[in-house]
Amino acid sequence: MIQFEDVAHDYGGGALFEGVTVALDAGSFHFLTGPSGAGKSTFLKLCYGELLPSRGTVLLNDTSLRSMSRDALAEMRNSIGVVHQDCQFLDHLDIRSNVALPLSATGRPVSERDVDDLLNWVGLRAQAEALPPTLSGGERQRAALARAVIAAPRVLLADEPTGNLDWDMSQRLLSLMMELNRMGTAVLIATHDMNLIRTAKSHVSARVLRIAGRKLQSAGSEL
Ligand SMILES: Nc1ncnc2c1ncn2[C@@H]1O[C@H](COP(=O)(O)OP(=O)(O)OP(=O)(O)O)[C@@H](O)[C@H]1O
Repeated sequence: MIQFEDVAHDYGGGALFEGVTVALDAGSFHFLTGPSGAGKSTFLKLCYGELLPSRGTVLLNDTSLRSMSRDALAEMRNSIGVVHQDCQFLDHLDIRSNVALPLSATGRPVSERDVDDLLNWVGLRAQAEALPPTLSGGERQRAALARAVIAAPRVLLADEPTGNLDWDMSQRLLSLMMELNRMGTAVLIATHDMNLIRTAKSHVSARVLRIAGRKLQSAGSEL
């Protein structure tokens, strides 16, 4: 589904990683770890064409992102749900409307019941009519995950989706992502949270990737 072929990325201060060849297949579950600043967010941005690699090729469904037109890239992004680390919203729209945006902005029907179910699942039913600036950091993360999954994406890319959450809520969001994966969505989660990784690995077959020493490595079974 997403393939990296000999990918390197450099913002100008030296390569963050190089020689990365990896495939994130349909229905797979991956974690991405590594020290702060190693390039995890950068890796995620390369997956959905927010960035193009300095070297090498990123392919989505066998098509190079570099060769895609702007329209094709936008269309492709409709099949990818992204939880960004900074969780931005349209501040003049309430949480319900923000969560429904991936559907409403692309002209797809919005089922209020599905939105309510999802808001319930992430514990935000009471904040459905609230405006984003009034939410806490953890509430924003939960809303961002709800928005990323509302359109049942074929790929979910989540950048530290549980960074601001307590353990119970982290597990709840993990269950949501595992359920989506069971239904066929490829999931990639960048995280520092080893407990989250261990919990997931006891339920799903997840591969752990680590960026270290400018390489992407498969983390060992000690996790
Ligand atoms: N747009 C940019 N321009 C220049 N440098 C950048 C840019 N974005 C990120 N960087 C740098 O690239 C490096 C990797 O950043 P990135 O956010 O990918 O790391 P990360 O592994 O996700 O870190 P963290 O765990 O702290 O979120 C950092 O040193 C960062 O300062």
